[in-house]
Amino acid sequence: HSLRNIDELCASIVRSHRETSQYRVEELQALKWKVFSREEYQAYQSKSVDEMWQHCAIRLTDAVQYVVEFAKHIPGFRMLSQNDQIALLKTGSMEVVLVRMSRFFNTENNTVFFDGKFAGVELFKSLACGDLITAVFDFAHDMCALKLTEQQIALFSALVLINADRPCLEDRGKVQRVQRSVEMGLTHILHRDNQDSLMHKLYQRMAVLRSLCSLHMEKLRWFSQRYPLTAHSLFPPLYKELFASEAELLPGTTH
Ligand SMILES: O=S(=O)(c1cccc(C(F)(F)F)c1)N1CCc2ccc(OCc3c(Cl)cncc3Cl)cc21
Repeated sequence: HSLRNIDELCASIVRSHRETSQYRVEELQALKWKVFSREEYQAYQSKSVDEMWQHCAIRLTDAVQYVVEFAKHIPGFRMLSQNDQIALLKTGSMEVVLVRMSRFFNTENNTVFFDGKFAGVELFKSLACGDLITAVFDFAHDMCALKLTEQQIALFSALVLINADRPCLEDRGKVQRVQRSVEMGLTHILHRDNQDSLMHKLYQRMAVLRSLCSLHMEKLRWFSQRYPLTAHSLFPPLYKELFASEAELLPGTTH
């Protein structure tokens, strides 16, 4: 890759990130101190488990749609086969959503943007998966500590998505080539920002993301058994396609 190509690659990934980021950081800075009242906390906490799960599943699916748009504009992603594109999104989209969530985190009062205001971890009590939520908040906090720029977040998000180690890829070699070009883009950006040391920290964060997502899948399996009706007929179809493993879908699927 000549430098020019790398610059073009970075520019298109940064542009795509900006155009598909659902909320701009400046917008949310303005909302930073718009927190939920005690009554609103109580309203969320008095929701039933399946109601709150459905509420979050809809918002997660919303956020994932923007990640799908982001992926489509990553140079090389569209050259991959449809199946490989879907395989990468199936395992990577939640991870990118969690990276993006860290942009909407207020480290001063440990709140995250949710439903138009900033919410603390206790607002999600009725999800009945405190360990997952705490881990999600801890991850967002740790990401904020790195003080990444939007450009660094854009390249990191692309690298989280284009991962040749994902399961069930048809053409691993091709994904590897795209992954390597994105890696060079991230290395280039970090070197330009004189922050080469961030690279290994970002690889450590990728390992944390994988554990967060397997915890989410574990909770989803628990939830689907406990509330089969909600999981099979009230969750957005895209959510089921991306997160429910085949086994979950079989019994409840009505053809
Ligand atoms: O709902 S969000 O606006 C949301 C926003 C902030 C914090 C949370 C939560 F919850 F992570 F603190 C939820 N949204 C957009 C980003 C996002 C990521 C995961 C998600 O849901 C996964 C999930 C979990 Cl982590 C636990 N139990 C059921 C589900 Cl489906 C939702 C979501």
